[in-house]
Amino acid sequence: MAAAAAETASRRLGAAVRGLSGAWYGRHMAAAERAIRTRLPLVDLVLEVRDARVPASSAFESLRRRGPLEPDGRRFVVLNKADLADPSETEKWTAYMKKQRTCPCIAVNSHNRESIKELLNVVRSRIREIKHGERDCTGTVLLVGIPNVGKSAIVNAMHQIGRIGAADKGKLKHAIVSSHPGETRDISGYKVASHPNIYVLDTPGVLSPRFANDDSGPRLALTGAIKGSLLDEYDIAQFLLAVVNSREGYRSWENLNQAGDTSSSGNANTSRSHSKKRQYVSDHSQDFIVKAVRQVLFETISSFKGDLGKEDELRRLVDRQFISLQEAFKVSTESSTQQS
Ligand SMILES: Nc1nc2c(ncn2[C@@H]2O[C@H](COP(=O)(O)OP(=O)(O)OP(=O)(O)O)[C@@H](O)[C@H]2O)c(=O)[nH]1
Repeated sequence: MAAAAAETASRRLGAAVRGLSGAWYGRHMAAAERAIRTRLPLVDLVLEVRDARVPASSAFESLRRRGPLEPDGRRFVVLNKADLADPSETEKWTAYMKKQRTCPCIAVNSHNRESIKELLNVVRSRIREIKHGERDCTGTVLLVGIPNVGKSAIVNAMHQIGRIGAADKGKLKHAIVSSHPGETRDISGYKVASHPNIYVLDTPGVLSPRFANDDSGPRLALTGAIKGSLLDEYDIAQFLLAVVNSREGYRSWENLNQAGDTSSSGNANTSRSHSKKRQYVSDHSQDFIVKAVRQVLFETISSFKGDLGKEDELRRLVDRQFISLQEAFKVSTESSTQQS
């Protein structure tokens, strides 16, 4: 219950985040949107790729606001980057989509071979259904989504895994995969299967000029769909802290102190964190900055006595965390004074 109240408070704090101007929607996105729209009626299947960490905020709203996205309900939602998302949340999302009967949904990790094989199987069987079991037909799939959700990574993996014979002959193509949004500028086709022949069209990421929710902006900036520099970085950090403070995950950061560090661990409940100790041994993100940030956050949250379900209390904790982080990293407080 407390966590749910805190989540609501963090959402309200997110709603206060300013600076959502639509600056990411340029001429190239408008052109890509038009090009995608003209192809929609021509393809057999549409795979809408979303980021499994933010399935609602990463929905492909751009085309839906101008009419139905999929030809005759032939749409699949692919929740990519499932390796970075909370597995229980991903499970809830896939179950929710199934229950809504809006469209089928599959969670994948494009860096994982088995996961892509599963996606290929789903696509193959759906194309066979659409083509009434014809073996030598050709099926086309349009891969759409907002920027940086992993469309090109998915198409590369499907192309490589589905075309092992071509790989031997050095005939494979490569879509550009980048951690920066907006790298894909053109629509390109990749063969991913034979009997039936299936071609997947990779498309540029398109993001609506307006967000569906107030907190979509910071969520998309934090997951890399829009450049952080397009929003106010202070606002994004504020939103992230509100989310962290609203969840239980911080408790496991107490272990960081037992892994050879000298700072005190605070007074939080330790029962869950002990069981997660092993996880940190293989956590590649644990450079010293991440570790130091986690220590500061653990200490500030676990020593905070206020009610995190209340927006003003949550804000008080966030302000305190900014000061603690500035102290820990010996950052001048001048810039934050100018913000307020
Ligand atoms: N951890 C993880 N990273 C992924 C996954 N899929 C893609 N990525 C990473 O996400 C970033 C974006 O991937 P792209 O394939 O370029 O994304 P895109 O949707 O084609 O991007 P645009 O060109 O902006 O439309 C890259 O750094 C990928 O390595 C995944 O399943 N898991």
